[in-house]
Amino acid sequence: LGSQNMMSSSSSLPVAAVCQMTATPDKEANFSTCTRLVEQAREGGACMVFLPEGFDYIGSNREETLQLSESLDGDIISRYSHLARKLDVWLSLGGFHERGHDWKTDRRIYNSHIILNGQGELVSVYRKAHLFDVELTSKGVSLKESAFTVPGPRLVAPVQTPIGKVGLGVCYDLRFPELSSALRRHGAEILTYPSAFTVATGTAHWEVLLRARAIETQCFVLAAAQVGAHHAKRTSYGHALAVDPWGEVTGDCGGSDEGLTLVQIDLQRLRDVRRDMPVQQHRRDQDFYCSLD
Ligand SMILES: O=C(O)CNC(=O)[C@H](CS)NC(=O)CCC(=O)C(=O)O
Repeated sequence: LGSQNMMSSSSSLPVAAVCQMTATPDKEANFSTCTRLVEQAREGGACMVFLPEGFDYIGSNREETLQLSESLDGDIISRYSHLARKLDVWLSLGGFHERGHDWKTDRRIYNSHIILNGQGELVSVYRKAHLFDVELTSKGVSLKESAFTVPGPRLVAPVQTPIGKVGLGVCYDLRFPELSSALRRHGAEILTYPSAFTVATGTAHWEVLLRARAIETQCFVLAAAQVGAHHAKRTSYGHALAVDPWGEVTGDCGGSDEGLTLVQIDLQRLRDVRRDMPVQQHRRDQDFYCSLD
């Protein structure tokens, strides 16, 4: 019995770090910021660190955003690969501006979420499926992501990591429960939505959506975030969040500063939640939602 207690003691649970930063068009400065966050997370015992969408940069116009983009075998990912290897830490690099496959002819990028393992190897790439083409005139929000980005072609299988099976999304994707439920069906235990939410939509929707995704799928939800002013024309909401499979917020980085929140990933808790309320077994994908009388 004594050893059982030891086994279940919280100190043996894997720890993730969910980060928040203010990226600018200055890639060097952003890399320094992220390096500090990853080091700090490692000192806090994290074995996997989550960085937000636009961790590489947030451009101040379409041309700059395109100009600064790189491919997966470029300098930026190579540097993060060295960092992961040096610190022996897994990295979720959300929202990398990746030059598309037809870059030379169409000058378009993907919004890519990359997973590096503790050896610095690239183990998965998910390309954002839903693009943020939104005009909220009364709220001063106008962004047309499809003007420079091509949508990703397919769903990517959840990745086995030291904290559990991680299902990949990016930012605006979190508004689509079809994606999270598909990831859940394919075995996800943790959903990730690295983000750069606008202040107007973040205030209204951010926490509710993240908690809803956690409650529906009975997954942990980890959402790294951009916060504050990136340049004269763009500010992000912040509140990088960790939510547990019951929907409780277990970490929140607030709405003003860079930083991180450490979260223990207790997969036994996830199994308990799923056992006590087996919504996945109660789902009626086969016989009910697909056709009307
Ligand atoms: O543009 C870049 O460099 C990085 N990409 C982004 O910041 C993306 C596309 S513009 N932002 C969002 O999806 C915000 C979603 C949002 O705010 C909501 O769903 O309410």
